[in-house]
Amino acid sequence: MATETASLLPSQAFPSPAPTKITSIKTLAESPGLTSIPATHTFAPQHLLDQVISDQEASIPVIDYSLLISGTSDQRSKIIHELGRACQDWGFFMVINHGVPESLLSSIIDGCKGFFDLPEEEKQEFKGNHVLDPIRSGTSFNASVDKIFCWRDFLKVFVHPVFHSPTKPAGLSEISLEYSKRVREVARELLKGISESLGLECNYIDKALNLEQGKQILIANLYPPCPQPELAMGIPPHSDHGLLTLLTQNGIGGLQIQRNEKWVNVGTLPNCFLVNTGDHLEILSNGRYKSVLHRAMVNNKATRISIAMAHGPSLDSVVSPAPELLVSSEGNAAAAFVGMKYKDYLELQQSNKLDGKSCLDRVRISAV
Ligand SMILES: O=C(O)CCC(=O)C(=O)O
Ligand SMILES: [Fe+2]
Repeated sequence: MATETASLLPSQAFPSPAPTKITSIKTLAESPGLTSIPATHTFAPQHLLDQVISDQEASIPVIDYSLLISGTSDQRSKIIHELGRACQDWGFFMVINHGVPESLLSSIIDGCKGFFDLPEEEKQEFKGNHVLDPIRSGTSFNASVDKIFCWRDFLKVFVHPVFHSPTKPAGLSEISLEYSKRVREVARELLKGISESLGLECNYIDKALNLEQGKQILIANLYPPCPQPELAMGIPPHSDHGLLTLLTQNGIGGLQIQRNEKWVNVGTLPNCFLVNTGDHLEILSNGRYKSVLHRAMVNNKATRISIAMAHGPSLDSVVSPAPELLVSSEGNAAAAFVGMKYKDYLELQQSNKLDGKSCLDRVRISAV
């Protein structure tokens, strides 16, 4: 009767005989009578390990995009200064008055929900085989290497410079095309302001990293209700590979960012973008603007959907610290990163399990 004690473990309470065959967390979460999560999805209890504070206490920076685009020159300078401070002190900010219609934000969330609601066999058509395939869907982050699976299903689509989209559900492709275009414009304008905040010419990043051909990836995340949210993880701590990620969500919170060794709960202001700086901004700025660690937590009540739009250099850009930032009045600073082609970086990051900033550490030149 060797299984007698084991039958008390959460893994044994799992109703399906083969947890490794899970193709979607949605199906698992919807299995009747699910009261505990399988061992395959069990992380250490985060609520005991980490200190979490709420955004009210933390006062996350808010950037008024309309002032960047059509403010007076004084207002624009002030916003650029605020952008710089937000990148330097937080690596994270909320963007309001961005001009993307609220109806488009809800349409893209509904469209992606429609994708997750497709029958499993239909989603499988868009599974993809390689991490650089333009359309991929699945569960966890990278189920072939993850040791513990995330409480998450995803759809990842390359939407620029060549636009791709799953052919189902009807209407998703049109909405995604429009959404991608509008969000890309906002990201490029923010990157102009960020260039200036670094003391560089406004188009510096746009030109140096060939953003006309920049890689833009739509990442839709589905986090269904979880019976033991304190033991599960939507996405474990990581930084994003690109320059800037613009996130929108369906009104259900779950994103946390790391600041001063604590986790800050990010709330859910309607009609705003949550923006975080990525590894390639850290590389380009030679460490002045660090990519921010973040993670997604889950809850036991409501399904959360988030749409992250990642904006990176063109795939063939070799990114290294801007030479202009290595010269200062105090003399020359050493480059903190070796150059790497963005395509190689992306492949490396997506092929491994998510592990904090371990990918960035591979191009970091450690001080001797
Ligand atoms: O769902 C979220 O809030 C975060 C998603 C995320 O970090 C990502 O897709 O890279
Ligand atoms: Fe992320």
